[in-house]
Amino acid sequence: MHERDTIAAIASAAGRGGIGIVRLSGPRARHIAERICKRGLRPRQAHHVRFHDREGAVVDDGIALLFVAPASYTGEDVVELQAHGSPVVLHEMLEACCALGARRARAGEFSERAWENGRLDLAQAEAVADLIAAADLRAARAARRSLEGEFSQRVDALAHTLIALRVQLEASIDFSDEELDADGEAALRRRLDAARGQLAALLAAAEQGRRLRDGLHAVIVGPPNAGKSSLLNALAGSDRAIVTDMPGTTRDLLQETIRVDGIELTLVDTAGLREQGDAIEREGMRRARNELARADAALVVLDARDPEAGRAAVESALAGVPEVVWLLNKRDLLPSAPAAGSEGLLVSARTGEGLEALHARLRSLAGGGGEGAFSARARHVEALRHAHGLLGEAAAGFASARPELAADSLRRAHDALGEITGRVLPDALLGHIFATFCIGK
Ligand SMILES: Nc1nc2c(c(=O)[nH]1)N(C=O)[C@@H](CNc1ccc(C(=O)N[C@@H](CCC(=O)O)C(=O)O)cc1)CN2
Ligand SMILES: Nc1nc2c(ncn2[C@@H]2O[C@H](COP(=O)(O)OP(=O)(O)OP(=O)(O)O)[C@@H](O)[C@H]2O)c(=O)[nH]1
Ligand SMILES: [Mg+2]
Repeated sequence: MHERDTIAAIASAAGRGGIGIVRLSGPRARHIAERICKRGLRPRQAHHVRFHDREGAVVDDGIALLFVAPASYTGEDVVELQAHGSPVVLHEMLEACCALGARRARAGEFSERAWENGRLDLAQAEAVADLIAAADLRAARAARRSLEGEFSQRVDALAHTLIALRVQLEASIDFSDEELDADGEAALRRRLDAARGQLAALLAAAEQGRRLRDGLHAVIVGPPNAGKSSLLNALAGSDRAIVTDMPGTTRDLLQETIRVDGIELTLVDTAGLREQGDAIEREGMRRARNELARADAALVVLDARDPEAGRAAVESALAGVPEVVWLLNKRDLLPSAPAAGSEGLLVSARTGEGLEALHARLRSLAGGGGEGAFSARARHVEALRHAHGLLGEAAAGFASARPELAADSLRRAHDALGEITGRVLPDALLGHIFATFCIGK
């Protein structure tokens, strides 16, 4: 039988540190470590040892820790050699491991092995990387929850529900001479609807988790001269964008990242949308529309004095944008309190009036107060959305008395959920996911 190779890497961060760790995983990990330490290691016992280089000279002293398969992070034999955090020492120890038969680990390979050995599912492994990458405590907590399996468990529970539904449906197909009675049919439909509802809720939660990880991508749009660039400047707190009283000032996209309560918010200022315009402006509008297509939210800026002006040109570009915030800008130019019923937040990019309310709105869009949120990635959201669409198809198939279509949609929805946890997996996905991890993770 083919034996797996043994991998080694410096698991601590690059650079000098108090302590640095060389980690080994695989069938030869123990043997290699015992050669480097020149002594035997007992499982799960911290040994104070001397580490030896390729020539057999002492390079450092430190702690050696052996975990015997399967009770380790990777599920294989794992050894940690904890030395002083000197890059020179750690590199020499890594060389010694390789001279003794280990191979340098690729990025994410320890976690990949943990996944292969069933120690973590894919969403959990991704959460490990997200925890390490977390920019603030909230993102770290969300990643923790996914790492604990909160997200995976909800996905798995839904996947089980779908299997149960499919079994019921298939049974009704196999015994089609004994038509499902009306009660049975109503019960099945209820369960299908309930599953769709659960999936929609999970999708919303995952979307929030995704924003927590990736930040919110908000695009500022509106007719020329409404004050879009002024709003960007006001939110960013700097004169980032050129502002003039000439319509058509902004042509290119201008991006600025701000943080609202620890959440990263990417704001993109765009060219004013209108029917006419020169070639440059038209190109600017094309870019604005492209940007909207991948936005989480649109901030629509209208002139409060004449909100209807240019509204139609903007509205036509908003199709498919998940969240739209309507803003009535230049509130300071309104003679008095505006007529009630005007839709949208009244703000003034000039005086800053109303921006607090806008902040609050952005906070809630970005998943603010999102306690209970878990981290999720775009690929998870896509898989959930796909599964949700398929459940819609299943319901339609069921409604049109075509249970075999419904059963097939259920099977595909189940597979889409399986891609999240890695229980069902297109090959190309794996390498892609783990390649973005740190070395030694
Ligand atoms: N020194 C050290 N710290 C670390 C890690 C590590 O590998 N080494 N981790 C790595 O990323 C994280 C913790 N995750 C870990 C997960 C599982 C096991 C482990 O050995 N599990 C075995 C034994 C459990 C036990 O005896 O309690 C098991 O689950 O069977 C170790 C660390 C963060 N801190
Ligand atoms: N009084 C007042 N003037 C504003 C306000 N916001 C913007 N303006 C003015 O409106 C004019 C247009 O502002 P911009 O921010 O350049 O507008 P824009 O929407 O980016 O315009 P384009 O880039 O041409 O599409 C400038 O003269 C600003 O000073 C506001 O809240 N109050
Ligand atoms: Mg502008």
